[in-house]
Amino acid sequence: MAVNQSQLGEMFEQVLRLSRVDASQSVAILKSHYSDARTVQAATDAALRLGAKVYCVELPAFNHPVAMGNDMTAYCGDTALTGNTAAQRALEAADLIVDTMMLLHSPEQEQILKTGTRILLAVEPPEVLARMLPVEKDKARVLAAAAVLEKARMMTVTSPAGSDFRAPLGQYPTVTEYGYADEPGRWDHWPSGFLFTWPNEEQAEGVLVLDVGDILLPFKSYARERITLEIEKGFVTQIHGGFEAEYLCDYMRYFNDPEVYGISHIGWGLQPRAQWTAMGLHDKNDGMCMDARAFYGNFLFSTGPNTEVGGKRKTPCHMDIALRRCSIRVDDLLVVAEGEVVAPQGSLAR
Ligand SMILES: O=c1ccc(O)c[nH]1
Ligand SMILES: [Fe+2]
Repeated sequence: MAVNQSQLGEMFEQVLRLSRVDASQSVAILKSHYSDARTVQAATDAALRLGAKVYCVELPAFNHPVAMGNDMTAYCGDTALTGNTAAQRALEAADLIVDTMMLLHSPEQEQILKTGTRILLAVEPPEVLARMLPVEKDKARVLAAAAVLEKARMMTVTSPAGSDFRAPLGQYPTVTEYGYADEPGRWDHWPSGFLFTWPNEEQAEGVLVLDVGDILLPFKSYARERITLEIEKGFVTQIHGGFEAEYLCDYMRYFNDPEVYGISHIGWGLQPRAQWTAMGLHDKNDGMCMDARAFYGNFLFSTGPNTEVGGKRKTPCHMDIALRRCSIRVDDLLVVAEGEVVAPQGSLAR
């Protein structure tokens, strides 16, 4: 199906209004040649209709010779903005940046946010944006769960497939994503609806078993066989399985950087409109597959960078891996029971 330009404009108006855009605000539309032109136009028109002062910052695309594939999460850290201080200053001048080219996991994004500028990432296909148009109930659910996670000192994850993972917490903040950037210095991503934090450095440990149907990004693949990851002192030390384990090993080894094995953000999905099946209906080049990161009741874990929360691991290889049917405990509270969200009450969508 295809969203028409008028519908996309109305949706952007709703999301920018939720992001506190009004006549007092300046809005920068950040783009590159690969940005979705419909998205750029809709964001621009909507910001103008809300009375904001709008400008565009277009950056020549950046390609690192190591990067493979078109998914913007496949190579993190250096971006088209890296080293371009003039463009960064132009962006820091805005109250809100609509990012249609992807600054996520870059130090520059953190520097911009520290000035109080808000950033809303929007790089998914308009049809995916439409299916997960943010509503205030999404924010309420995610914040209810965040109130539990930000106090927690331990996350444990188990599954019928054999996962048994423990991550001491407290060193890093909780990050929420509910689809709009409504607070000074906030980054958010439309579409989303999940939350996460990072394990204390070098303390995560145990086993994570990717079962059939679990999702590996940026491969955009559903695992067809089990892959077992052994984690010691915050790093993946062993990867066992068949072809898919070998593929994952070979891909991570390709970056020739021991930091790619570090555990990155860990959390769970709270978006009932995100679907586990959606990835199978899209091409690999259709955005970054936020359905996989946000589907209700997933355990989302990742490897690689932790610069988003001031960590020193700026490695370019970032795997986002979404597991079904896990049980997630935050301290003694069971928040997800074999893939079903059970607590806190305010986070339930059904
Ligand atoms: O929204 C996102 C997207 C990618 C990622 O790694 C984290 N959050
Ligand atoms: Fe990630």
